[in-house]
Amino acid sequence: MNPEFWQARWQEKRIGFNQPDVNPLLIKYFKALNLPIGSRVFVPLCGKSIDMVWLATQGYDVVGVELVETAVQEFFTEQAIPYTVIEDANKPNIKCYTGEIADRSIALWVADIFALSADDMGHIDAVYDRAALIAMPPEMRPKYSEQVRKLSNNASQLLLTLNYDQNEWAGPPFSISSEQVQQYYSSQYQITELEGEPSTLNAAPEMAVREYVWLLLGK
Ligand SMILES: C[S@@+](CC[C@H](N)C(=O)[O-])C[C@H]1O[C@@H](n2cnc3c(N)ncnc32)[C@H](O)[C@@H]1O
Repeated sequence: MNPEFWQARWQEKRIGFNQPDVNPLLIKYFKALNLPIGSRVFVPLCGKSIDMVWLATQGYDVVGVELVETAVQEFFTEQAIPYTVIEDANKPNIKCYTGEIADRSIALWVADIFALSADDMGHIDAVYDRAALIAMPPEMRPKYSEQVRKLSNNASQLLLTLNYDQNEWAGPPFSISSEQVQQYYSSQYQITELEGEPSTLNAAPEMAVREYVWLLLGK
């Protein structure tokens, strides 16, 4: 998926991936990461996910990355969070929107995730990946997973994936097998499947889909 694909999706408001309510699997399983209050959580390909508000109200600082600036602007506007925009003349292709809620900071980079460095991100304690790895086509996933590991210094992850017959639906979101999760992350993480339950895809409601929750603990 190229940047134009996602720009068009946001511009045309074809954002069925955006959930009105906090993801129940985040609420159910985030504690598995065993994070102290005040930890910093990285949300790659964050969109305007309300899950970030939940993370902040639970006591965590949030760092997100999103390609499309209007998505980030909509996040702060819809959540009524005042924000400032930080730009650096030396890095014209990235900028950071920052605000506060419940005394925790939410910093959202407007950037291609591949344009960011670990220095830009600062210290990360954990990663919450919902609809991010599965938004990447197969050929980009090895590079994406490596970049998430680099940006977070192999921080532990809560990862949500979908599994369905890729012949029945082109994606995104793409189907990911447990073997692929192992392929992307087993060198650096101990991987545990926390849940695998029947689910549905808004765009293809009749299709058999399972949603998986993975705990990736840094080795
Ligand atoms: C499927 S959506 C998921 C958004 C969010 N995680 C959620 O749960 O609602 C994927 C998002 O990633 C963004 N995106 C796609 N490629 C990206 C990239 N290379 N760098 C940063 N963001 C990207 C898209 O604009 C889109 O908002």
